[in-house]
Amino acid sequence: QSVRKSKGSNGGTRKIRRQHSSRRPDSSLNVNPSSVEFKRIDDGVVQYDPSGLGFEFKLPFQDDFEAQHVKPDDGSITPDAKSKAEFQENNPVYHTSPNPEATHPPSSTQAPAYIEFPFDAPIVPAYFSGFSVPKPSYNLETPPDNSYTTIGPGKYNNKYPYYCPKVGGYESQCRPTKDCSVWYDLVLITPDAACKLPEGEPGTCCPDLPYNSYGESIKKAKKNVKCEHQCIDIYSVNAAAHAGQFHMRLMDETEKILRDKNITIRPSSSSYTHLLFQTATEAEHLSRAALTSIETTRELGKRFDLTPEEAGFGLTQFNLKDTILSDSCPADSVCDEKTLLSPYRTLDGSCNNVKYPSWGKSRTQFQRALIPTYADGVWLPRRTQNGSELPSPRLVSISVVLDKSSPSEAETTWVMQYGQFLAHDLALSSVFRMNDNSGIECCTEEGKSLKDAELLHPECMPIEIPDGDPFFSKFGQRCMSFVRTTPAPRFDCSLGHGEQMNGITHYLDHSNVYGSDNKQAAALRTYENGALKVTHQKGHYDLDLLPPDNMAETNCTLSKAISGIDPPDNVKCFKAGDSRTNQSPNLAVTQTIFMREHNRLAAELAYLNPHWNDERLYQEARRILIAQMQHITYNEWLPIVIGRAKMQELGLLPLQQGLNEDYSKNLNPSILNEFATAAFRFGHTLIQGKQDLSNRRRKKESHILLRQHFNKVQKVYTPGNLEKFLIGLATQPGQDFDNYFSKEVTNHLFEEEGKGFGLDLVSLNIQRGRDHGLPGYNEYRALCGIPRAKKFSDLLDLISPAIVERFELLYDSVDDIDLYIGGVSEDKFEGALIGPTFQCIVADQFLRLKRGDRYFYDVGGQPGSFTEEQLYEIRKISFARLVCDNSFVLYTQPLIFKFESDVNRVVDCDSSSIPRVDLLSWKENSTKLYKRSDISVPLKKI
Ligand code: HEM
Ligand SMILES: [Ca+2]
Repeated sequence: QSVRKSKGSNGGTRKIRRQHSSRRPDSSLNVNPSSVEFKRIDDGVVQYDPSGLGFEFKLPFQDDFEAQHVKPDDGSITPDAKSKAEFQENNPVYHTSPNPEATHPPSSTQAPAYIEFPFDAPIVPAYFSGFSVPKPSYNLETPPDNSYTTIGPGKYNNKYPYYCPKVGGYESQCRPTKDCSVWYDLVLITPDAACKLPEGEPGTCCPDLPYNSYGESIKKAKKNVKCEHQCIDIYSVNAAAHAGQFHMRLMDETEKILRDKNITIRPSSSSYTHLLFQTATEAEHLSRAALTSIETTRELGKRFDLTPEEAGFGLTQFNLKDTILSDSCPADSVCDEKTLLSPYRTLDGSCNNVKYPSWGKSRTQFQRALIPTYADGVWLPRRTQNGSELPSPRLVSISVVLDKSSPSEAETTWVMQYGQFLAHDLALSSVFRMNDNSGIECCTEEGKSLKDAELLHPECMPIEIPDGDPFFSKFGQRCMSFVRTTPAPRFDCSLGHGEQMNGITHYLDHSNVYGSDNKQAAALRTYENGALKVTHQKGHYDLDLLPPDNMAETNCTLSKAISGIDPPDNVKCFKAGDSRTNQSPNLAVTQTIFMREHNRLAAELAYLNPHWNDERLYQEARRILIAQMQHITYNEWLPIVIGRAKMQELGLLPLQQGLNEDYSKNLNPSILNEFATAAFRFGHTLIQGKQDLSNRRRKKESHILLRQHFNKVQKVYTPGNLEKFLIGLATQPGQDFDNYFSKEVTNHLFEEEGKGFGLDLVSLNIQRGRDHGLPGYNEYRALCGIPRAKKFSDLLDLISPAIVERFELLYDSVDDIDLYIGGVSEDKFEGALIGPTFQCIVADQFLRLKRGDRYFYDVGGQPGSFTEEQLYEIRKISFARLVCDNSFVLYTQPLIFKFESDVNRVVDCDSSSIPRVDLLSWKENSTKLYKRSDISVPLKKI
């Protein structure tokens, strides 16, 4: 790895080698840790400390920036003398101190570049409180004089020939840094890769995006089992269906007894908070119908002594439509012509696929990459290969997972936070509730198992806490409550094994902002000027917050013991499109940014098109917001998570220009059960237990301890805090992907104040996998083309010896290892954030979300397609721009998922280093700003 060693060594600087577990090869890191310098921060001296560890952080080669620019050391490209002289003249060398004060003229004599709250400077973003028409940001008469806007992609350098070195062996050009996100690992190790954009603002040298290959999605496994029992006819099925219905009545009876005996969850307990995020009332009748079908299948299995396979797969030959349960089949989505030809998605995701209109719709089943392994073939959780109990998930958790900090070398906490936000757009597995909507409790109040089997709700799967648990034993806890996920009717409404229900739209469509059906969406709209509802912060110069959730089942205020003040009256839980919005302050902050951006877009569109009505403004703003988020996801976020090579292999790289023709009407976009229940939960290892609040100087001011802020969003209300959270997310290193998890989520998840303990997220994830019938880790290795392990030592190719040893002690067979724990124990795949098995599942899902979405942002030839001009604008978006435009954050690094560095330096939010999306091409009847020839530059193939 060709990382330049830093030449500069000043007084107090000393090299500190970060601790790495032996199984993490340094070669997988973007920056060689041995050449990263840390300087201790002296008390009282304002220093920049993105590590949050009390060290000034310096990337290698920052000191010799000047030397690099004057004397390129890559002999392969020697610019001619003239252009080199021009280059030097036009390129005043930046001072590359990591202290942003140096980048933005500091000094005690000048006015401070950073304004603390309460500020007095007139910093008013285009969108400001309420729905007032924004300050015009366009000159409608003449095209904007912005060379970046008008020259078109692939021509960044035409006006300003800038010397750029080869990056990764390819010719490169100077571009806004967000256009180099895919190449960032190479850019970071290429000397001279920092450059200046035509406007003189910092940019980054990198190559054009490579052509996408067209990788195929995983071939889904199917099982065709013929049920040999000829005697099963429709009469037998109907008889079993009666038994299925009887089971449901029995369950109602049990629930009555439980309520009489007061075995329900206590408000404010951990289980209660867990449940809050999973309200499922609307879906209740669907899941009851699905459970009746499952119980019917089980009953047939018992009556005819079927093998698990015959019951789970063979009985799929019977369709409920032909039985007394025909009413329980959900009606097919009806898509009229207007809906099918609409440029806007439906709110519940239906009618996206013309042939299968229910694909991706909210409250439909997850699909599976592999057929399930329920113990009875139908619904009972997985057991070991030889039919015995699997080890307790908590035992697995305490044996394999460590509470250690391993800060990321390159990524900020935004990678985690954006990931959670995405997860909440894609999957919501709701758990069973009692028929009066109260929560189900699966343990005694003292944390013991419910001895009396009659008192255990049939959909409980409590997690046994081992005797001598290093943490929970201190509190005498032996039982962690766990309620099963509700099922959905199967796509074809057949009998057969259970399928879990996704409560939200499967598409990447901002259902977390807008809701997953018309009713939820309506409750979030003002029906004026296309805007979403807000909480207007009276008396502050602050931007709007999310609207209050007046139906909240709990309150989101902090106790006086924690905040020092009485819970303020104005602090309410927030309401947005997803029920988990209040889960942590940083999640609520993220949701706020997108809500504000919607309203900002709607206001700008109203300015450009005063004749558009509320509906048009809402839908157009929604369409643009979704497109922006999809672009950010595939351009900035996903390349970090699955790596550039995988992106290219599967055809997931964003296009630099033109329209995408990859839409595949036969590809089911639905979320894979394995993705929701295991692979995409990789993000849980990235969670920071202490989340920073940092000021405008990007200096940490304070932090919150996660356990005190689950479902408490009071801090977000304090003026200025939203910005502090945003800057904290952009400066604090994320945690690395590994088997280290913060104890805030392994011991204190949703902790009730004063109790001292909460739930364990790792245990929940493992148990959820068993609940959903996911096969073991080894099956997924095979699915993903990794050799199936025959014995434990075969796992050493991807998993460290220490963990393999633990697995051997925990599990009888290598085939028993749970997917979640196996996946998080893998070494990272080279160039990716996660290990190869999770990478394979996550990549496959994002392929489906792109190629199986008729409304994907860059797809051409569809009613929802943008014009090339509009698409050209959308491609300018970056997450940094969204943060800048929708908060009072004034400075940021353009690639906000990555640390500030020489090629990603902190700039003013006004800087063209963070390009803006110009909405002029959404103005109806506007004079065309672009010539077609401008935007169809042929791409070089590399
Ligand atoms: C503060 C941070 C986070 C907390 C407290 C948290 C907590 C949780 C909890 C309690 C569940 C449900 C567990 C269960 O009962 O099965 C869950 C599910 C999930 N989480 Fe997280 N999570 C966080 C961050 C993330 C991140 C960063 C990602 C991904 C990058 C992620 C992805 C998921 C997914 C995909 C699910 C399953 C969703 C479903 O199907 O219901 N989470 N999380
Ligand atoms: Ca969605």
